[in-house]
Amino acid sequence: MLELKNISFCTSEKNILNDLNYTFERGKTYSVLGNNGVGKSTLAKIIMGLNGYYKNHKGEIILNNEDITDLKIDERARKGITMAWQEPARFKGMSVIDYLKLGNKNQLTMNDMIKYLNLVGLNEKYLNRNVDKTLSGGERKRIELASIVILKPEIVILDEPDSGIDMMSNSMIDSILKELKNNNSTVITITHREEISLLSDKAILLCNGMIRNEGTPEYIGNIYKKLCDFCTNINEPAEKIEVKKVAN
Ligand SMILES: Nc1ncnc2c1ncn2[C@@H]1O[C@H](COP(=O)(O)OP(=O)(O)OP(=O)(O)O)[C@@H](O)[C@H]1O
Repeated sequence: MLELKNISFCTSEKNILNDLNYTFERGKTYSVLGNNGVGKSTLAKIIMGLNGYYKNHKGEIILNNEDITDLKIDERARKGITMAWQEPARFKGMSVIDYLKLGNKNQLTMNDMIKYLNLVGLNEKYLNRNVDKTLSGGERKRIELASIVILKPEIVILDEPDSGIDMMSNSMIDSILKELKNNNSTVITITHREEISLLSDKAILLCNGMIRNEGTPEYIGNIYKKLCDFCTNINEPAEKIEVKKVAN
């Protein structure tokens, strides 16, 4: 269980997150939905404990009743918090096999690796490729998603899992989420696409650094369509936005 308590983050210019409170339950899938610039990635960086974020926010982060607010990114990683970045990293000289084995050195068979590559829409020919610039961004992203499934993380944040991936269908993302859920991972998917948010158990709508609404993905998707598609208040100070206009 991951609890966010009174999380705020501001730069010298503006408040990016405003007093966020939320509890993510173990083994459930969540979507964080919101327009560009509402604070989705900032929230992810704070949960991950990135430099420049983990000491500079207000509020507490509690993982399974343990306060991890002061832990750095590597210490949080050891506790099972991980993330698939919008822009996946390159690892010069590292083969896909070695990269996938980083998550599970001892028990991972070749057949397993092929199964997880297939899950993300790649075939076994990729095993001997290197995770470097010779792979396209979309291919690296798929391989990163496969590695995360293999890792069986406690908490995983998927930042725009479909961005830059032409052929990744919603059903493929759904299969990845189901595989993570089967492993009892808590999944937080950041997206601004309603179709993607519909694949989660629960959804949160962020607006100007605040949780605007939470509920079923269908309910949140509806509000998102009504309010956010035509929003002209993006990046306005919070107090200028009337946030409670739409009823159930
Ligand atoms: N270090 C920073 N310094 C100044 N402003 C920042 C910083 N980090 C983020 N911002 C601003 O805070 C706001 C929220 O940024 P964030 O990246 O969290 O948004 P987002 O919801 O993930 O957007 P997108 O959907 O475009 O990725 C944006 O207006 C951004 O320009």
